[in-house]
Amino acid sequence: MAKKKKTTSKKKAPTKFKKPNLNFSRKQKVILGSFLILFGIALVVAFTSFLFNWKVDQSTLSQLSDRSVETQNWLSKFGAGISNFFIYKGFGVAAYSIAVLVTLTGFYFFLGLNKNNLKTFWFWGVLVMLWFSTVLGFFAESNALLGGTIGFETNDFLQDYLGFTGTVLLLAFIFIVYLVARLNITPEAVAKYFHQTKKEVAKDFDEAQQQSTVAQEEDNLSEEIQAPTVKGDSATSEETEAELAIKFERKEEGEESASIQDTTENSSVELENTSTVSQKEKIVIKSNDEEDVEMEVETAEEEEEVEENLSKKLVEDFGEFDPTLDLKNYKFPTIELLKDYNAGGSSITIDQRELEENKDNIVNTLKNYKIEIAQIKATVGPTVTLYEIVPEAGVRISKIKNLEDDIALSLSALGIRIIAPIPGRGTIGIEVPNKNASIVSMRSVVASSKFQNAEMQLPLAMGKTISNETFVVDLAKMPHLLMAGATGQGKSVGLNCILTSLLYQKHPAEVKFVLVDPKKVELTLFNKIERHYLAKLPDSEEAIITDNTKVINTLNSLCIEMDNRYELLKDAMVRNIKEYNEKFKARKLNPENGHKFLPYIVLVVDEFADLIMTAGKEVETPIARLAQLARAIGIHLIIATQRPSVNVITGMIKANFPARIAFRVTSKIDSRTILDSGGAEQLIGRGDMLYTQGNDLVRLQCAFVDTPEVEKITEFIGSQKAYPDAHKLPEYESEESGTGLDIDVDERDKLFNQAAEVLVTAQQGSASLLQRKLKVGYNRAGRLIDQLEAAGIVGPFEGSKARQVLITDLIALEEHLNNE
Ligand SMILES: Nc1ncnc2c1ncn2[C@@H]1O[C@H](COP(=O)(O)OP(=O)(O)OP(=O)(O)O)[C@@H](O)[C@H]1O
Repeated sequence: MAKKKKTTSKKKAPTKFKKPNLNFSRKQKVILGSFLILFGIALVVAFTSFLFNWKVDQSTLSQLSDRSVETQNWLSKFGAGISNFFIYKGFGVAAYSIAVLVTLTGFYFFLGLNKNNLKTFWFWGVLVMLWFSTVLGFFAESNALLGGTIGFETNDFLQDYLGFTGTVLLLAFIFIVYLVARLNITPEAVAKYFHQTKKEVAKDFDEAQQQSTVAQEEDNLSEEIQAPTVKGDSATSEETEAELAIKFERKEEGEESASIQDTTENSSVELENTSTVSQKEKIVIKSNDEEDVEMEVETAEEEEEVEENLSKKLVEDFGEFDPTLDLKNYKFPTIELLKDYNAGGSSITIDQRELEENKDNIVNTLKNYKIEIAQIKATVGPTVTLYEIVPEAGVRISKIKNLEDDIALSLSALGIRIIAPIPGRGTIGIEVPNKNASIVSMRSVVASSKFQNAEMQLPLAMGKTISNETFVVDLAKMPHLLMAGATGQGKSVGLNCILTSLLYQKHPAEVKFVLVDPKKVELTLFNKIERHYLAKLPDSEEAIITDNTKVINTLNSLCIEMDNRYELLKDAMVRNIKEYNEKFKARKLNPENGHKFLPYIVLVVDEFADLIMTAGKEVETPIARLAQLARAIGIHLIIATQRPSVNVITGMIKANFPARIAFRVTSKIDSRTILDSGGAEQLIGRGDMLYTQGNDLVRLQCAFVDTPEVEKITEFIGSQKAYPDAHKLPEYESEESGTGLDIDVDERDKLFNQAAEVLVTAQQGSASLLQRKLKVGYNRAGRLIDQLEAAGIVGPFEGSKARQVLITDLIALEEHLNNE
């Protein structure tokens, strides 16, 4: 990243060098400004004089260099020449526009105003000039001076191609463009103007009426004042005077507030015209008391705007950044690619007899344990039916809970799970599998409105709940997922279901997968979408990682990517990837500073146990780092394993993977390892699963997506235009031999020499041999092997085969170690 910054600043240098030429000092601006103002005035004088004297002067034009020749123009030869150029040969009387623009430019320089507006003035000024001269070109025959040569020629040219009417219509159209684009005159604006004028007229009328009433009252009053004097009633006269004073005061106040309004209106108009000029105004309010206490009201100073908001302007000019633009014709897979397993019928068949039987069974079984039931309710799901029972008053729930196993046994069906009580419901649930489980098709969950309208960052349509509702969760919220279950219970289908969900919702620019598949068969189908959706290391050929040593590099590379992304987030002053991407789309982050749109990265490890067994700490460390830190920057991990033992699902994994899915397992212990509670051993398999995100357990039927369906989807995507290559992860430089192994001689295991002797004697580079001979654990044996590899005693990892031993006998070994 740092490198990148350097190069960009180098590249920028030449453009920076040019710029100062345009930046005049204040003095230079005043000089240039005054010159342009006077030049503009000179043009007006010359043009005006030319209108009267052009015929006389034209004959002298060819001899302008001759000093003795006299011209009639008020600016003499210069005036005649320049006017002839701009008016006769140029734009006719419309050339006054040039004079105005030059003068205006002069004022801009002279007063040091914002030059951005100037470009707009010139653009429209020249357009107006061309338009006028073309219009006046119609009258060129009566007076050649009106439209000038350019006006006449343009008009003539247009008439040749469009005819008279066409030319008039075109000019009318340009006029409308000017009104709308420059003067913002739209039908609505006109209507509003008239509406407002009407209101103002009405207001003025009211005010005038009020004023005349006040004037009349004043007259009446003064008459009244006079009258009592005549009568000699002093008390009344005092009273009336006071009244009068109040009335006058009111009138004064009215005037005063009106004048305040005026000032503010004026100042606001001024502000609009010269948006950068700061404003400060004082309003003095005089009280009408005799002492005349003055109060000064000072309005806050407007801050000076240095330059236009660049990002706003960029968005105005180019619109928001669209990350999908590189593949803008990309088509999302259609729903038809998924099979409809329940075509022609409802997905769930309710067998009344089965329901009755189960109900009787439950009621009788509970009766045997002296538990009376007050109420029972059944909810039929795709795989299991939930019987919710409300026990008679006085029955303790703990009693039912303790009898869980006995009840399950009495009901003698596989997959019974008792939930006592159902959280938040106050009832007891007994889940009994249906005799005929129905398949939850991927099609049905993808088509559900819950999934289609999910306002989530990474929505996953996992399947259906026991009450047959589609269950959609956000992977970004999980933020990492652990999936475990015995073999053949639906794990691979579950993974495909997750990946398919994302393919149906996310554009290739928005999400990238890093797929690790040590079994080499499960995820191969996704090879077809390599250049759309997959991410890989720069030097690797295959995007799907099947070799465990490469996994270590990839995980470390993801750690680098994570660190890089954190740097970007810090630089952008945002807290997470969502805010970052929003800011980037709003063009508030400069790509030249290394900013880019960040896709989510989903790392999927299909057989995590395999990985932990062979690479041990080497994978655990980066996985732990990613799991702890990667949530904010959009890297999410999904790890699946069929061996839910504690040395695979370690404390570290559990602490960082709050979202877990358990498919059927063989023992309660396994269930506890995965979910921290039993239950998964009572599932019935085939995608029946328990999901937790840290608190409640939800029983779900995983959606079923078959291999041919995934194949169709990946083919559909793969056949479309793709990026040139898979998404590149940052390069990871492993230590020396490229394996990232411990090579420091001082850090070698105490058993290193012994281990070397064992392997050289046996001529077999296997970790299990070390385990047996040296009585060490798998991890330590693995580390020893790595150290031996780094020391050049055994060869690299070769998949299922044992490593090659590179030293032939013990003497050669001694020599080798001495030479180190
Ligand atoms: N959601 C589901 N609905 C219906 N049937 C399913 C579902 N999931 C799995 N199955 C059935 O179970 C079989 C085994 O599933 P899957 O291959 O996913 O098991 P697995 O746990 O990945 O096994 P392994 O660990 O050996 O790879 C599938 O071929 C399918 O017949």
